[in-house]
Amino acid sequence: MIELQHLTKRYGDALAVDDLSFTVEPGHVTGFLGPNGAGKSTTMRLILGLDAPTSGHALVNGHRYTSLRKPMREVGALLDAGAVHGGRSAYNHLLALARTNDIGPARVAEVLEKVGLAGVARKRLAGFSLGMKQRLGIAAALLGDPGVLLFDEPVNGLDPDGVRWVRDLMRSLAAEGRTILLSSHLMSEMALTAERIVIIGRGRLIIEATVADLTSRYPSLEDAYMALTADSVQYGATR
Ligand SMILES: Nc1ncnc2c1ncn2[C@@H]1O[C@H](COP(=O)(O)OP(=O)(O)OP(=O)(O)O)[C@@H](O)[C@H]1O
Repeated sequence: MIELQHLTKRYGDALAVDDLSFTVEPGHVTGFLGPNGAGKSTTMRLILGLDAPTSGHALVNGHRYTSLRKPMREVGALLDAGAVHGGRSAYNHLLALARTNDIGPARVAEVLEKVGLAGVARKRLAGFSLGMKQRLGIAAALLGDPGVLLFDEPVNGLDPDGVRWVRDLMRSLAAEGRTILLSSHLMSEMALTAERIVIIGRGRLIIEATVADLTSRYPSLEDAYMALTADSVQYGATR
């Protein structure tokens, strides 16, 4: 479970996350939505201890990330698929991560198989496409077999086959009783993947609801999103 309690992050004069409180329950995929700059990635970084909150807390299974003894066994995350060393192979990249958490090489081989990269495990990451890097990032998140998983836009760069694969994977991970927080800007895909939705805008909570609730009140999840975030879009395009 993930619990946010009055989570706030200020960068200078800018409030990236503003008094945000919500809970992400196990057993569901929870979609995390909001316009560009709403604070989704910052919230995920705060949950993962990659940045410190200005005030408030983010708890994973009742503990702050920084107090987890074996963090990769409790929470896994894909934040930025491009943040890898191009000279390393996929296998060595995962093996280095595994070693820091007492995870053996057999698990590395297992997750490479699970994400469909076993055949290119020894190839240098510099030659990987964005979609292959997304798969590698998902493999890294799964390494410690954690009960809590965060994915920031995991379908970016994936082909239709990959998009469907991510959808099925997210749903099966949730069905195993894991807590899944998934951000994406693709509303139609989110409607097929998530059961619950959290929408934020300008760092603040707009709504926490089930997809079923939103689609019973609006023609589609996209219509619900558009209506609910109309006042929160910071970088609107001219039509
Ligand atoms: N390290 C930082 N220093 C200063 N400002 C930051 C920093 N990180 C994020 N911000 C600001 O915080 C706000 C929230 O950004 P964030 O990346 O969390 O939004 P997001 O919802 O993930 O956006 P997107 O959908 O575009 O990825 C933005 O205004 C951003 O410019």
